[in-house]
Amino acid sequence: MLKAVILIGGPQKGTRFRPLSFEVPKPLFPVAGVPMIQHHIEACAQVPGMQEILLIGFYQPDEPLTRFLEAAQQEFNLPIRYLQEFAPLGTGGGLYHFRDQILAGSPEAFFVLNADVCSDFPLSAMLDVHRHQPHPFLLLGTTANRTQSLNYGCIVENPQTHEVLHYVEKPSTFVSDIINCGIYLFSPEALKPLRDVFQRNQQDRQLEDSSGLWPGAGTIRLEQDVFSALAGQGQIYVHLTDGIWSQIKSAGSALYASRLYLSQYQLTHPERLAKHTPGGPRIRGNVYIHPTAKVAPSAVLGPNVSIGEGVTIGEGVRLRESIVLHGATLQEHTCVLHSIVGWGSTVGRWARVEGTPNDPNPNDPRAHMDSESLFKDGKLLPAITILGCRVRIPAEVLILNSIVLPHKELSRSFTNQIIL
Ligand SMILES: Nc1nc2c(ncn2[C@@H]2O[C@H](COP(=O)(O)OP(=O)(O)O[C@H]3O[C@H](CO)[C@@H](O)[C@H](O)[C@@H]3O)[C@@H](O)[C@H]2O)c(=O)[nH]1
Repeated sequence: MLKAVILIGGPQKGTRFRPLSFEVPKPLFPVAGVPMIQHHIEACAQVPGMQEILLIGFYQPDEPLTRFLEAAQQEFNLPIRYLQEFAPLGTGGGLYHFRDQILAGSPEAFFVLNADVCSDFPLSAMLDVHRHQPHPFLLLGTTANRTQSLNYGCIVENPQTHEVLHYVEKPSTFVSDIINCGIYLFSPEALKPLRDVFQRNQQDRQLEDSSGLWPGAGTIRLEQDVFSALAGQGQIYVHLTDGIWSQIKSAGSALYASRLYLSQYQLTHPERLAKHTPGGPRIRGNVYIHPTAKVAPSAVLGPNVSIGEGVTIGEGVRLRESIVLHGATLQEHTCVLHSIVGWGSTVGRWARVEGTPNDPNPNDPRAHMDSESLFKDGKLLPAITILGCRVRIPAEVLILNSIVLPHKELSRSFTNQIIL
């Protein structure tokens, strides 16, 4: 039997995702109509022999998380539990701390997935590799261009055996164009090196405690403490994929991930894609519309649009490359492009809300989304427009390349601004 662990982090994480992470924990932010980690859960639930999915993080178990877990357990008919770390334990500390829960029932192996990645999750292929030649650690890798590889864990492999010979987390100079996707398959033996790191850290902590620099008892960084340390010792292997993969760090990357998942729905969930129906709105390309949303027939939607629960879209609205969240209203003839409209926000008639996409270079097959800082040389970089929750945009204004914080009532047009 198999298990899966999803590392969901906690409230101090996901800062580049503000103001959207003020309302729901980032792992529950809807991407292509469903919470970000539901894509992970769906992929895990499809692997034959999957017995349990554990979410490990340091969020307080609040109502949205509890409700999500209950709904997911019912939908996938699997135990899905949340295990809360007493403090941020890093990417490996939680795995070690909850080792008894992970190993309960003696799984042959367990998947470990970063919550903030979008992927087609080739889990069955990874399992085949593992069963063919079991090793403690199997990492999913993909390629990146030289510049962008520096933002990820970089892997040097033996091209014949796919053994990881060298691993450097976010190097400062080029190491390899193979990057770590944050998707792993571990055998139960993988917990032994984690124990060694834990014990070594405890000893070092006793020696160095007086410095006050110690990051915290139980913290283990999977990447530096384990992968870098064990590379070249026949324990870590990489499985390369050329399927879809992207990180979800910023709001802009959530929009990009939404596009990737919507295109994947053609194969995996065609029922989630809106179809043109007589008397219904005009649909262009891939569009998700929650069944409770009210969309006027003269609206034109798509491509790459996702419309949440209880949203109202008025007559003549044009909506493209955008996410409209739960309970928002787009009044008649609004135009919303490359934007995220927050929960319960209202965009007045004939207003235009527009952002600038920052998509990967389409001419470079190894390019990924850049999720860098919002600013360069003290200036706000053009990016998608984000309206926080319950924002009110008046009629006939333009909001361009701006971030509007929650509960703001605007009275005029804004361009290239963060509106606090
Ligand atoms: N439970 C728990 N989860 C955590 C913690 N810290 C981070 N996480 C979770 O672990 C994942 C990785 O988070 P980061 O520490 O922010 O790392 P990163 O910059 O995303 O880089 C990692 O992912 C890249 C792929 O997306 C990799 O390329 C890179 O090597 C590394 O593994 C995220 O899903 C995050 O929520 C923690 O203390 N506890």
